[in-house]
Amino acid sequence: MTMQEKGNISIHTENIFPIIKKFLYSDHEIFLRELVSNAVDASQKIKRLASIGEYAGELGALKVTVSFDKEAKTITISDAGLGMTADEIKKYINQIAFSGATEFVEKYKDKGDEKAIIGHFGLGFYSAFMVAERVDIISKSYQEGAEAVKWTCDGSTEFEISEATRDARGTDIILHVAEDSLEFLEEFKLKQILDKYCKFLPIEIEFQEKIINNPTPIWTKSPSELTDEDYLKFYEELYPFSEKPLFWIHLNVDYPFNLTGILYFPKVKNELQLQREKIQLYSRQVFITDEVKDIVPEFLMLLHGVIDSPDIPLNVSRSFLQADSNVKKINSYITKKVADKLAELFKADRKGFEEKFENIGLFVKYGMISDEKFYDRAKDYCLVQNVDGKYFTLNEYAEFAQENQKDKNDEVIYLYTSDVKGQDSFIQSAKKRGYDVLKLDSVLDSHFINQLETKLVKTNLKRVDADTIEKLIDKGLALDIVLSETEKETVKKVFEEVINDTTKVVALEAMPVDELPAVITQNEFMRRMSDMSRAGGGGGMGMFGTMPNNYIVSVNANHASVAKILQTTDAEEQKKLAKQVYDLALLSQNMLTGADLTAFIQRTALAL
Ligand SMILES: Nc1ncnc2c1ncn2[C@@H]1O[C@H](COP(=O)(O)OP(=O)(O)OP(=O)(O)O)[C@@H](O)[C@H]1O
Repeated sequence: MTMQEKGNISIHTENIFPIIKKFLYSDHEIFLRELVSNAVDASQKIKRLASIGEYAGELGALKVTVSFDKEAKTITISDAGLGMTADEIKKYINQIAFSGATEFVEKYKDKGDEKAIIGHFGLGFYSAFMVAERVDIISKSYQEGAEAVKWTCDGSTEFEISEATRDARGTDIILHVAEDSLEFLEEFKLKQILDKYCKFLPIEIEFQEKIINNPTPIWTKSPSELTDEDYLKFYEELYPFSEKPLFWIHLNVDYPFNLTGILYFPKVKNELQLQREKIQLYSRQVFITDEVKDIVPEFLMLLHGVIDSPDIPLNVSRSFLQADSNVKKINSYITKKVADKLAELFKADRKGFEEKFENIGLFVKYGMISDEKFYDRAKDYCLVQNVDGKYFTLNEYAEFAQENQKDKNDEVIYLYTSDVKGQDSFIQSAKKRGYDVLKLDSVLDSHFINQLETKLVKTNLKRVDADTIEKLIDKGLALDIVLSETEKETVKKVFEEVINDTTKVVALEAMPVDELPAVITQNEFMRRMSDMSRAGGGGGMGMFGTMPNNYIVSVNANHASVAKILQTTDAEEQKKLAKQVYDLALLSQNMLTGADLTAFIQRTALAL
């Protein structure tokens, strides 16, 4: 029988090829993913048919081969899958593949957000025409007595079917690469695309005589079959040359949605490295994207690893994805899994958990700030550390602070430092009174502090340098000032003259005699406001945009230096003393700079 048939592909649009080509312009490379996945599907189908006894022949090596011929300008994808008969080609390629493409164009041609769809949409077989001016299919079905058949089409609505020769069962897709897509005829380019999309396809993929994929990545296996070694090795495979992860979670759900994967907690030392390595999203082992926003809760985007789910709609735009109920469920499943894993680690090994907290803290705090549900789960194991390196859970700390950091209004005051070295003199003052100081010095901590204050009852957080220690935790036991009102005025004036700066307000305070002669503080509330306005956040804080940092210079009225100022009537002598007191206060906080610092050093050297 000789077979030669010409026909018309029944689609409405005269020639959808140029439309689609233009549409998907920025993402042509997915043609290879689509065609290789089809080849993998065909291979798995023949395997299934054999396993259920529908196919009695030899299965043979079921690998898929990708090859190219620079001279002939062809790329060929060959499989030993179930193949197609002429009728099947007409049905599956002409009708299904092309109707899928038409539907795609109809659906998206008027929408502006093509970038959002691209890369998520499996255009299937038709995507071949993004890079090829002509496509041939040579196929031989597994069915007994099937003849090999050749289909050819130049992307117009016309196709041609004829007889062909192919000994073995399976399909070759031959792309005659278009002039504007010759870049795809380079080895490194093809290898790069295969590495990106096909690295974990379930059937071996051969390119340049090498198998380029791992058909059984560990996320497809059961956790009980796997050792720590396996997880670490897989991490290395995903992110070569990266530091070892801290721990991982193996995800595995099949109801109400299907999802497998492994999420790794990396060591996060600085924020810069954060977004370099990303979670990769797969659908049945085909790489889809590493833009997992919407699917993974934002605070978990810092994790690494893979998620594989056929239930994530990949062929839709972003706004649809956000509304999709499966995506929402997946989102909260992942959040819960992560929270549970952390709880388990905390329970099983508190010490180990503390050691890891420097790295995990970022996730935990970020999660608690951004997700109420996560806050509720994590509040039991979220740790805070004091300046001596001791860790407390939030409950432990509340209990501890309740004991002796209550002020006269029954408010519990947590003291914290954002800079252990820079605020040392304040930390020492606090410790001298037997108070504890927390170390909250990461970028997230200012938000975390706000969050804690909204959650904790009758509790305030104050930075150690926000006031003199007597006022930070005001026990209502104010020391008396030994000075008269006129004496106070005199001292205040001297200091004001010496300081001569409208952003610094002088106040005389009664402090213990062994405290510094003066301290410079910045009101907690005002500082937070100006921090927020500087960070640009805080919605509506714009009015503080130009707000300068205001400081209070608290002069210790009970200090010997104040008495000295009052003892002399020599104005120059008074100023000299006040200047020294003020410079010391600046120096204790790293605020003494420039000419003032030089003058201070020279003065002090001369006195030696
Ligand atoms: N290499 C192949 N071997 C056997 N059949 C194939 C092969 N490639 C494509 N087909 C058949 O053609 C059909 C249409 O392919 P196409 O890639 O357009 O869509 P799909 O694979 O069904 O869906 P998707 O859009 O997700 O890729 C397939 O369902 C399959 O039956």
